[in-house]
Amino acid sequence: MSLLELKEVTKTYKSGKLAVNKVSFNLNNGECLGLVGESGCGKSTLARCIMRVENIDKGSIVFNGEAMEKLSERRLHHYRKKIQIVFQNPSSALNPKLKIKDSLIDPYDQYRQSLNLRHFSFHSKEQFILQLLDAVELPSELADRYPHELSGGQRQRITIARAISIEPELIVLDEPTASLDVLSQKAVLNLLTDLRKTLDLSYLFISHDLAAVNQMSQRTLVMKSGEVVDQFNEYNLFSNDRHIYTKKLISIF
Ligand SMILES: Nc1ncnc2c1ncn2[C@@H]1O[C@H](COP(=O)(O)OP(=O)(O)OP(=O)(O)O)[C@@H](O)[C@H]1O
Repeated sequence: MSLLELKEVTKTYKSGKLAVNKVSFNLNNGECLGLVGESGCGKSTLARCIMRVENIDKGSIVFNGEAMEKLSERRLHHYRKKIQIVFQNPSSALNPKLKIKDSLIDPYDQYRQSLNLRHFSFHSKEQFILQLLDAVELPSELADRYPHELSGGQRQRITIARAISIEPELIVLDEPTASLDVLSQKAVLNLLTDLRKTLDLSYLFISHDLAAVNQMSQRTLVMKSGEVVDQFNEYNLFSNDRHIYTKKLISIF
């Protein structure tokens, strides 16, 4: 069943730049859908439209059967709880003045009235934080540190822990490993794959790294100049039918 459905989504910035042009796709429950394309092709704009940080000009974004552009403020709050985002740079996503434990509890505090947790349980703040750190394979002593006292890979695990803390249905991963070294990249991708299975998550995995996208995703969309120009799965990436632009991406890796 479709969790997220985009129908001819179009976004033009005030500058006149057409960043996303009639993009349509479905993302199924439990799926990791890849979105790959070169810098500036519109991937992050599309992510921001799905998060409703940007409004779309035309088309429709349907989540769990509801068209999000028509949602009231109250429904929008519910929608934001169901879709979380993890960005490329964990340093800018974490408040440098907050200890890790306070950053981790923040999404829970924001949505606590309407949460119905299935995988985590909240008996005390301390116990909840420990569960989250454990889920992202970090030691408990990090709870009392500040973000600058962690490595880049550890910081990204904290932003992932924040995203999963309120048990969303979908996580938009916007280049989640781009700022990490190769070993940390691999470890974070493995962690994300495990979490998707154990927490019944779905992902939109955005990257310019074709190898990472192909490792993570069941299907991948190829975006160029604001449009989706191709789509492949793990079996037909190297088929002759691929769009000429996909072949170019393959030749780079
Ligand atoms: N706020 C904005 N105002 C005007 N134009 C913008 C804005 N944000 C992005 N753009 C332009 O829209 C296009 C798509 O940008 P976007 O950031 O979505 O691309 P991207 O594929 O995510 O790139 P990258 O991989 O480098 O992050 C680019 O030409 C960019 O310059």
